[in-house]
Amino acid sequence: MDREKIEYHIRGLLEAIGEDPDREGLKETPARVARMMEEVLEGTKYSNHEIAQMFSKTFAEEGSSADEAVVMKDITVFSYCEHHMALMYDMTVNVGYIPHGKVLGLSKIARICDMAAKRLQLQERLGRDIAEIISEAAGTPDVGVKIVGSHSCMTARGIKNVSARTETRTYLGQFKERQELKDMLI
Ligand SMILES: Nc1nc2c(ncn2[C@@H]2O[C@H](COP(=O)(O)OP(=O)(O)OP(=O)(O)O)[C@@H](O)[C@H]2O)c(=O)[nH]1
Ligand SMILES: [Zn+2]
Repeated sequence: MDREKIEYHIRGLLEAIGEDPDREGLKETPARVARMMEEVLEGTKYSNHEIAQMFSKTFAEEGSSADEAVVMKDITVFSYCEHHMALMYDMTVNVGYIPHGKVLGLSKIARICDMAAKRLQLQERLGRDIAEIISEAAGTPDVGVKIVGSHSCMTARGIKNVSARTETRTYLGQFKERQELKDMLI
């Protein structure tokens, strides 16, 4: 990510909206926004494959069978819609997978969701990204992801429907066929 270029353009943006980028309160804003973008869009720097490699700490769990799903619920993330660069907030992600001989470190599931969300996203694609990364990191074809979130491009502007929540589900492998696995993500 090009921090200097972001600073330059944020300054231009402030001018374009009729602000004085040199007034006291805004002097440091371009640099601050550039730092924020580096942080909140960090996932842009990595491919799904690279994120899977970063967070692939697993433990052998030979006893796991095809009937045993690991489910983590209510992982909170923030993302940014690619249409308006507006915040997706109040988002929770539920992730389930069936281990095939190894289990992922629990914190890595939350880290994967966090990093995949730190991109300009669509909620639907975020679900697919998380499913794909979990599948590779845990070495399993069986993954389910449910996301519920609010989009500020719909709540704070436009239609201004404050209560609208979007639910998306992504199923890979056995999660496509088995209702009891889908039910675990509810
Ligand atoms: N499918 C999907 N759509 C999204 C997501 N985030 C934002 N959108 C939608 O993207 C669409 C962009 O529509 P446009 O008509 O190009 O933009 P707009 O004129 O600002 O639309 P309005 O929001 O209806 O005022 C809107 O309907 C948004 O609600 C997302 O994660 N998934
Ligand atoms: Zn939007």
